[in-house]
Amino acid sequence: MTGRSGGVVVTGLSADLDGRPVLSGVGLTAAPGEWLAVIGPNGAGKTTLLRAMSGLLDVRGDVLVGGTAVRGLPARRRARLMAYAPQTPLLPPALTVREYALLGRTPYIPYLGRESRHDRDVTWSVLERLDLTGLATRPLGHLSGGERQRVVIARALAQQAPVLLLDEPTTALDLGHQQQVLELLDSLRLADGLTVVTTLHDLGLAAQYADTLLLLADGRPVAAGPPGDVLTEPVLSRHFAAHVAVTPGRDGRPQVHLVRPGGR
Ligand SMILES: Nc1ncnc2c1ncn2[C@@H]1O[C@H](COP(=O)(O)OP(=O)(O)OP(=O)(O)O)[C@@H](O)[C@H]1O
Repeated sequence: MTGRSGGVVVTGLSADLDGRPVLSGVGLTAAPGEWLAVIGPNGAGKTTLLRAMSGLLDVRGDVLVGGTAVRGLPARRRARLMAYAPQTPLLPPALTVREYALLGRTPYIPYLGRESRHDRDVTWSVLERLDLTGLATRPLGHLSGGERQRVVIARALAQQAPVLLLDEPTTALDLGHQQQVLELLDSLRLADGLTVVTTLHDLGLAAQYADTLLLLADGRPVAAGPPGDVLTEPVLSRHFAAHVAVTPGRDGRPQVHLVRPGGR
């Protein structure tokens, strides 16, 4: 998976849903090879931001990948620039794991054409890297939640776009598979310059893996920067209404702990 060129720049992104503003003036920049995590309390607009960036919502503002404006591009061209893995996609239950992951190659397959050997090879190597080859012929309806989540990520990776948007990629995964997926993303961004934008509820993982955090609250950006700048006790208690302690981890990145109110 080489030869990506990308980086994403978002400016002034605003969206209304049901006549209510859900995103207001959101901007972000992630260079090629950078990992940006979008954090924030429930309902802050994290999923909406990813959907808006991926072109699934009618929004105001600009989204550029490698300098190309993606809004308004035909879906196939957009899909070569940006891959999006939603948190809970609708999966056709009869499709096999391999068939579903191969759908990631759709932007490269000519109309009325068939997938090439290269498309099959790319898909298989992604399945291998996500430990999914043993499930290749299994229908999606027969998978566990965590297996389904990895298959959705596999489809997005098979797309080989320079920018990857992942909505809560680890929520259904056990510890080992969380680490496997996050380490794979980390190696792809370091080796190939893949730009990774994830939403992450787990602030510990966000601090460990992301270069930059963007904190949303009520659809607005309220803090952005390296984990140590964003994950501070005052910022977290204000925006998450939580009692927390933030301590430096072994690698110097912040660790966030919930503290029981009343000192129990
Ligand atoms: N289709 C929709 N129509 C109307 N309102 C919506 C729609 N989808 C989301 N919303 C609202 O937009 C706001 C932002 O939702 P969004 O799913 O982006 O939040 P989130 O930060 O991802 O939340 P969570 O952490 O709970 O997943 C919420 O108030 C939600 O109720």
